Amino acid sequence: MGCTASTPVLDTTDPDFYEKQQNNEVEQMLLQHHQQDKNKVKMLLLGAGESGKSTVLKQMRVLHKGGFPMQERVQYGHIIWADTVSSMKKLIIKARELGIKLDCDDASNRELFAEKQKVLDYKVLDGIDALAAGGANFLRDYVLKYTQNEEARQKIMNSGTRSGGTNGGWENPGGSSSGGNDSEDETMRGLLEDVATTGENPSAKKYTKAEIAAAIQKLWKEDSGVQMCFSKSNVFHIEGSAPYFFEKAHFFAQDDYVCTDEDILKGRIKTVGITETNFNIDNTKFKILDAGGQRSERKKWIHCFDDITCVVFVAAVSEYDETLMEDDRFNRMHEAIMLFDSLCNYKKFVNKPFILFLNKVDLMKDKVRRSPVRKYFPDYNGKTNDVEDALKYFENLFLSINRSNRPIYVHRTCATDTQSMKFVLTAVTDMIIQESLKKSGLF
Ligand SMILES: Nc1nc2c(ncn2[C@@H]2O[C@H](COP(=O)(O)OP(=O)(O)OP(=O)(O)O)[C@@H](O)[C@H]2O)c(=O)[nH]1
Ligand SMILES: [Mg+2]
Repeated sequence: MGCTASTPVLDTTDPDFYEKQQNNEVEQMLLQHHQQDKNKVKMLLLGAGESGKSTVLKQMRVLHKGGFPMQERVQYGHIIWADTVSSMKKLIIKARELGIKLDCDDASNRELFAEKQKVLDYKVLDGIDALAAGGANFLRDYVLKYTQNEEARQKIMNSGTRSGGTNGGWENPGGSSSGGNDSEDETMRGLLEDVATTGENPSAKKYTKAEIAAAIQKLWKEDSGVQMCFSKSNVFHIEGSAPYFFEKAHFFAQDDYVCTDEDILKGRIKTVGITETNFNIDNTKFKILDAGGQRSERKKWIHCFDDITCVVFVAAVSEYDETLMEDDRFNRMHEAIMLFDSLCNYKKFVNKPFILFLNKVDLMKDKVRRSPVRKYFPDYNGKTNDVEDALKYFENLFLSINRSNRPIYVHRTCATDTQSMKFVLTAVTDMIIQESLKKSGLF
């Protein structure tokens, strides 16, 4: 386990005795911290944006830290309410663009027509405490996701790195940070006004959140066009958990609603920068680093690549027919493969355990039935509609990229499912602990 320095014997008659003694104590403490740090497992969660990295970390928190504090449960309540209303507005607007007929657009269907009007007129940001929802980060994310104004979107995207390059844009230290500043806040205010006025009627009657929630549930359950539009959501961007939010809209409408673990696992807050969470698992200290995966975030990755023990790469397999939020000309799976290639063959990682989570298999199961893999990956020769063949194909695609000698450990995951993740995460942490013990010569 490495060597420890011996403490020098001090002369008690020395006039500097106390100072030297203090120095010794500090040196010992630093050495101890260094040793402890060396014995720590440093695990990196990497992958493209929205692949599920933070959801994996949330499961670790459920498993090893007893869940989430009250403040976070309240924060998610606000965020999910904003996502619930905005997702329904988006489905209505996108249905028109895609030429999908909505019952609620038919004025003779008075009830649904009126419910639609309520939802479109409702100002989401008036109904939540934006500060409790996450302040400037929440507002930035909100604008990016929901503004229909392409110019506004571009302004925000341009505050980070747009180009992915050949390695997905991560091996490029420096550049501008996406942290807030005054001029950015000004821009944000302007953009929020753009969003607030999109499709909304300033003379609209004020509705309660409960009324809006009821309208959303009615539109979701009774307007087949809305559901049809959601099934085509691979051609535009919407929260994957939107159906769950719609079903539970009446809960998220309550100002004092405290989110359950499941709500938090289904909710989404984009990671900005790199978060660090410490765990004690079977007497081993784990430091888990969760990095924001969108292109503008990747330039920060390089700063946490030193002294890592292992990498968990999360790829959302269900996204084979979707385009990037950052660049709707680029297929999400191609982006994930390119990133995986550059990371798994990266010189600092070639001797480290590398774990691949093929995530969102639950969504993949639904998707292969309606969206043929071959349309997006022409060399796919498995059976159409067969999830097992599709998963095998993507697994082989990722594994074929590994040019190192070390094996890649693959797990098929549904990161929102606590039961199955408990099993997977226990297997992963056990394996890492064994590897660490072997390396330190203790096993
Ligand atoms: N249905 C389903 N949803 C998932 C799964 N994994 C993650 N999600 C959802 O996908 C969304 C994005 O997940 P995150 O964990 O925030 O993604 P991320 O990789 O951390 O994204 P960035 O922070 O932008 O890099 C969230 O709404 C999650 O609930 C899964 O296996 N199945
Ligand atoms: Mg994240």
